[in-house]
Amino acid sequence: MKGVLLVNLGSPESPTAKDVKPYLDEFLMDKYVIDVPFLLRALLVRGIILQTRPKKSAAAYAKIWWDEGSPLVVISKRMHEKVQKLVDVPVSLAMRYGNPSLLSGLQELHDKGVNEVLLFPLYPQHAMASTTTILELAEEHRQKYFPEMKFTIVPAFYNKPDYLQNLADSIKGHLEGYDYDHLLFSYHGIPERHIRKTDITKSHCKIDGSCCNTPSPAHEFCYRHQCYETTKQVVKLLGIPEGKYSQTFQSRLAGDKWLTPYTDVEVNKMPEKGIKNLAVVTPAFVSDCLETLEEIAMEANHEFKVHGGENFKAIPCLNDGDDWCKTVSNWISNWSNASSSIKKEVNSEKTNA
Ligand SMILES: C=CC1=C(C)c2cc3[nH]c(cc4nc(cc5[nH]c(cc1n2)c(C)c5CCC(=O)O)C(CCC(=O)O)=C4C)c(C)c3C=C
Ligand SMILES: [Fe+2]
Ligand SMILES: [Fe+2]
Repeated sequence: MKGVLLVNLGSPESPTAKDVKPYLDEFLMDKYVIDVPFLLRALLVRGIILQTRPKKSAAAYAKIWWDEGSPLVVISKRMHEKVQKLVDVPVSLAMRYGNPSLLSGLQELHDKGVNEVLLFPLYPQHAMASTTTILELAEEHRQKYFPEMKFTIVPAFYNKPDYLQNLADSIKGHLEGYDYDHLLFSYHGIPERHIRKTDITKSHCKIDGSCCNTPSPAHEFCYRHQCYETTKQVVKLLGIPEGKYSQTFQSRLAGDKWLTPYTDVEVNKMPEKGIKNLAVVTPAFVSDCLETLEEIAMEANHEFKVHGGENFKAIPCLNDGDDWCKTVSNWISNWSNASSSIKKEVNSEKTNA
């Protein structure tokens, strides 16, 4: 029997330092997130970052927290419920860090008799810190607890026409009546090293002005290429002219060189370039979260105005929007029906024989 596991990033249990600390420990001790040898990672994370960050992060979470819980988890649950109503296979929801855990999601499907799972990381662009870590942990659990399970993986969907159309339609809807000077596409950043590590050609990604526009098999896993491609296709659908939009990367941690240009640096420079009315969209996330609600809608908004900007609009993520839930359901149904129609043919051949 077939079933689906939708997987998002996850959040702490509450916006307190006590709950943020174990969440950040699980997150940042992941070798796909901070990809340095274990001892160095432990020293960095437990010896330095976790000494001060939980308090700071908890305060940021407190600003965006909802009565029902973390926006990311609440929105993912709403989306899950809507998708479940639109498809006829069981769908479970899991978080890579925190709860509901990946193990509980797989267990739930297993208890319903599912042995063929469509693993669906809820990330439009591929990154080892987001997608690979989900697939690796799911595989670990499969080998240990569910050896009879078979996985099919939903790859990064940054170039799927229906996803791009949903994103373009959503941006268009939110920009109605807002006379913006500039639309900024702000993606979650990653260290440049991650791009080199995921380059399957080991030579293509130079992280320069041209590699991401030069066709290469590396692009199947190149986060930077996939971000540029998302932006390119969406502005094409919206008919936004060159110069009226740009792309940046947000949420960097100190230390490494992360993908540039940086969102905060660019946003602060915009007013002096004549951009007074700014719109920001965050297509690395399908659900609003700390990075969109606090870092963009609150912090970047505030800094933009401090630097002379007048109006700032943070465009919400696709969240549990009807069109997006339909798109996800269609992908699921295509997968489950394609296989069942093959089964039907096999069965009818048997009947005929
Ligand atoms: C080395 C650090 C990090 C990498 C690499 C990274 C990649 C990455 N993250 C997301 C999605 C989300 N990240 C979120 C929060 C967040 N991210 C990091 C660090 C890295 N992320 C930290 C320390 C935090 C916690 C918050 C903080 O203390 O600032 C979130 C929000 C979670 C929420 O509960 O709302 C998301 C979503 C992606 C997609 C990605 C790689 C592309
Ligand atoms: Fe992150
Ligand atoms: Fe590239």
